[in-house]
Amino acid sequence: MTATAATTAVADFLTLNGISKIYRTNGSEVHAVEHAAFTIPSGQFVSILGPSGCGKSTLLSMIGGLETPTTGQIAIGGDPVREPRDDMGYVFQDATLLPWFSVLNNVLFPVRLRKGKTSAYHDRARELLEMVGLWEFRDKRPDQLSGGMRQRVAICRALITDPDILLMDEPFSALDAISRDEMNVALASIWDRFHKTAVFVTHSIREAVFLSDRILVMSRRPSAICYDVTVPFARPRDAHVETDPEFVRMVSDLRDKIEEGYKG
Ligand SMILES: Nc1ncnc2c1ncn2[C@@H]1O[C@H](COP(=O)(O)OP(=O)(O)OP(=O)(O)O)[C@@H](O)[C@H]1O
Repeated sequence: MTATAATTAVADFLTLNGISKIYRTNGSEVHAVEHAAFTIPSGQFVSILGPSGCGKSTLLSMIGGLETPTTGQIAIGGDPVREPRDDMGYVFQDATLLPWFSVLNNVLFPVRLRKGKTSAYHDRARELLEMVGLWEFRDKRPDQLSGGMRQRVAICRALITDPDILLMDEPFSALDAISRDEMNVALASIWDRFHKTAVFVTHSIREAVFLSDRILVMSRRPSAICYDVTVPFARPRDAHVETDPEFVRMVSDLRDKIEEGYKG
């Protein structure tokens, strides 16, 4: 069974109640999300899967306070989410590093933004960069790194201020298959070390099963959560888990659920 359910976990750390989102542009409406409701305990790694355009990024943006729900409430630790919060870390598809800053200064950038003392975070930056194998690249600029290395820097940057929750929107989708597998292993070991509450949007079923404690599947628009499943594999996980017949069965089952969700 999963080793993630820490005994101190708060059962309803992140709560979504009756969430819907309608985009109104030029007189037309897009019902991006309809009636999403779920809770995530602290320390759980949750992936969101679903057909293209079903509203996964919209849901993540609302959790992150970047979009406002049309109806419903989102709360973290009981506090309503109304805007981006300091206790959240974000990783997007594009690493969006500052090109004129070194790797180390990119990782420390959120501290600067909050007018903190970067020297106080130096040891943490070192620990994070060592975990992802980039400490020796700390003085390089982003254009001297591969795409996978840039995403590793982005993950370190998201974790530098020790946020309670990590939001990731298809962070590895632009990487080649080998880099993506490496990133999955790197993220799994980071998660094993820090046990952050994580919400991860991906198109890759295999990636979701490998990384997650739990997977939510969204149906096509107007979308709701149509399937909510626990991932039963022990941690720490390595690539061998993917050959487990239960893993293969779960990937196949989720593919069926997404196809059903597609048909509506
Ligand atoms: N800012 C916006 N204004 C208007 N419509 C939007 C906006 N953002 C997203 N949409 C629409 O909302 C729907 C859901 O988009 P969203 O990006 O959340 O889906 P997704 O599941 O993340 O897609 P994909 O899997 O292709 O990345 C789509 O029809 C999209 O065109």
